[in-house]
Amino acid sequence: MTELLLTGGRVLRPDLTVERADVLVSQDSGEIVAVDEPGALDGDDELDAESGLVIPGLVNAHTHVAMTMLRGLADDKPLDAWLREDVWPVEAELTPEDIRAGAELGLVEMIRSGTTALSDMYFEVEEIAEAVDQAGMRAVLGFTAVTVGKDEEGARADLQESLDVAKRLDGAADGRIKTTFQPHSLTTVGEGYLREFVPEAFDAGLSMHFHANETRDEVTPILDERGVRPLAYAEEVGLLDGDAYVAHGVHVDESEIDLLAETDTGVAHCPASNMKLASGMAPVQDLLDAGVTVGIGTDGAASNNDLDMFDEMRDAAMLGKLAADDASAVDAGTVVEMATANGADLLGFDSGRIEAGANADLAVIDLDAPHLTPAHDLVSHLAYAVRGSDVRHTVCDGEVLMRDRTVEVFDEAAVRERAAERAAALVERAED
Ligand SMILES: N[C@@H](CCSC[C@H]1O[C@@H](n2cnc3c(=O)[nH]cnc32)[C@H](O)[C@@H]1O)C(=O)O
Ligand SMILES: [Zn+2]
Repeated sequence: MTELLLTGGRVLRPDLTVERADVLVSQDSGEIVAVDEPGALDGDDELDAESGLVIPGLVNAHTHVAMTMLRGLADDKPLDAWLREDVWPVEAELTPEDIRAGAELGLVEMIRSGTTALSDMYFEVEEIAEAVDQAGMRAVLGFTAVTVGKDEEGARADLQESLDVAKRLDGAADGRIKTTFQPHSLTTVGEGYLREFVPEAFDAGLSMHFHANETRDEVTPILDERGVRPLAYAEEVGLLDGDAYVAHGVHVDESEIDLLAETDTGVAHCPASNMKLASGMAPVQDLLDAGVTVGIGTDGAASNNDLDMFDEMRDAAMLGKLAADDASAVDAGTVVEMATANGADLLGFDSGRIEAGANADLAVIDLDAPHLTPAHDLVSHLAYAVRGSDVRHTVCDGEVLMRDRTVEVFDEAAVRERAAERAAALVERAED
């Protein structure tokens, strides 16, 4: 099988117009070969896009995919208490096998809701990489270093591991996996460690990804201690020197928005997590107006509680309007771009647009549904009305990951069962 034809549907083009067209993709190169009028192209195999809309596969710009294991375990708390009292004690009990099971579960959930690429922060990254390889998806992975509560040796080992993993796994899964150097956040990694290891990561040419300005409690201590805003501090220690994107960026002032724009530092906006943990409202329209590249992420399943990027687009649009006090802010087309082209840009993949030469990362939405009728504006539907369960097929790198809602790359029932069993045992261990 070398060429696959998505036929009979409508196609979302990079300028956000929709036209009736067929899409031909190469399974050898993993790229889109051509987009042409219905019937003009031939393939060796076909995917039926009749009464469907072909869109770029969605890009989840910030998640902790294995945290599906903690879904619904601890809700209704603010970030700091949630991490320290609930999440970290349970995460301390996670085995590599648990992380593999949680990652597979999360990837199946993503495939079923049209996501083809993710940016992940976690540990036991080899397990996550193997799951991504099997899933046939694209990912930016990394080992997240935390130094609070660790002695000097443990702290240094964490940062060294983050460097080593980023070097080791870059280019894995035939280039579908890239990596980032990942200090967890500006308050959970000590200054001395940042000053030592960040330049090393920069010299090694690594991209960087970290949590920043997520809650007010992360801003105040830095301001009090150093007299500068967190992102000014991040710049001082070299975190904005190279190719970097931060998760959240909720509590950023004008000077920090300018700094992000000047240093070409992107933001992975996580609206559901920000609402659920009551972290605050990111000034997304201001960031976009300043020229900052903003993608959308679900964050982990324990603070969302699902990995459905359609939900996330809707949340981003709604919260962006509230934050700007302006119903025209963060409009439908903008969130669709954030979840596709912008996300791909942050992750460094040539995906997120349906055009010859781009990566063949696609999803087909079934439009035959009451909640998608009538079809005045399909971009509006993508932002406000489509659900993950409306995805009929998912394709990444030219390969079919889900056909007619059957996941082809995993035994879905086995993945669910294994994750449920391991999650139950995990909680029992954590309670002992
Ligand atoms: N827990 C490990 C390494 C951290 S992995 C990345 C961490 O980010 C945590 N995390 C998940 N969501 C958020 C968030 O919104 N903000 C900050 N951290 C988060 C997640 O639970 C996980 O512990 C250690 O202490 O050595
Ligand atoms: Zn996070």
